[in-house]
Amino acid sequence: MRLSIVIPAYNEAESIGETIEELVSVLSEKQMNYEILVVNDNSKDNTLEVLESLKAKHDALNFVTNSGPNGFGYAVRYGLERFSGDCVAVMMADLSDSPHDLVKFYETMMAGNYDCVFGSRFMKGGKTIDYPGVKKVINRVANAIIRMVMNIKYNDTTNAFKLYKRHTIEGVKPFLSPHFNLTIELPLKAIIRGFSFAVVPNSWTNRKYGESKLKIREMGSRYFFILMYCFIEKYFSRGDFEKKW
Ligand SMILES: Nc1nc2c(ncn2[C@@H]2O[C@H](COP(=O)(O)OP(=O)(O)O[C@H]3O[C@H](CO)[C@@H](O)[C@H](O)[C@@H]3O)[C@@H](O)[C@H]2O)c(=O)[nH]1
Repeated sequence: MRLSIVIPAYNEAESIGETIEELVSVLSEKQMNYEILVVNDNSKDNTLEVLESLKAKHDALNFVTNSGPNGFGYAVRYGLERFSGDCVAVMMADLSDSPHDLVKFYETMMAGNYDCVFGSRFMKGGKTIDYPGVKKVINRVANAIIRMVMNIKYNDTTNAFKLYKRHTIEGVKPFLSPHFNLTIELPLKAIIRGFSFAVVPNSWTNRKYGESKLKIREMGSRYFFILMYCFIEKYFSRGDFEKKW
């Protein structure tokens, strides 16, 4: 199965080079069939120049500048509308997600023929490195609320780094979230629409360079909106979790 990796990037000149080099090295060593699609939103730093020099070295790399509205969700959606693989992972440009975990996701998907593979930083074997305290607490609380509202056991919906088969991405459309809330929309819809998934431990490392673009206030209203949408959809599916679309 061909693997696509969609990477949203905004002002990541300091991290994107290392991110791509690490990814290419691990996936090539495993002799995987893959493409990397970086969606850049008119970054104000040298992200574009770094991408151009990386492209000269790596055929598997493609990048686009998202001409539509800007933001994390729009960038990821842009990539999810255009990837060419049989399965697709969403990964960050700031070295927070490990390419070795991606290989583990892929091998788990192959072994069990799952529709999706989700990582968890908070299960046995998972870990976070240098996670800012406040953010970690907010993440744990947000995940606990999501678990309670949706009545699911999976405890790391708020991490975007996950792997989906193409038909799963088709099955969770239309996308509703414009920003970081897309992170929870994809797995929650996949779960309530009956797609199979495996959960494996993964690591997450806080960025070494630059700063996070996710504002805490965003975790409120936008995440609440999509959580309520998913709750209502689940309620009207009468709990049978049958695929409706
Ligand atoms: N194209 C584009 N990319 C963006 C934008 N905003 C952020 N990104 C990219 O999205 C990735 C994550 O952005 P950060 O700003 O670093 O977010 P974070 O706080 O580290 O990550 C949080 O959100 C992630 C996504 O939901 C989570 O995966 C992570 O666990 C954490 O909650 C990075 O690759 C960053 O360049 C944007 O407006 N446009």
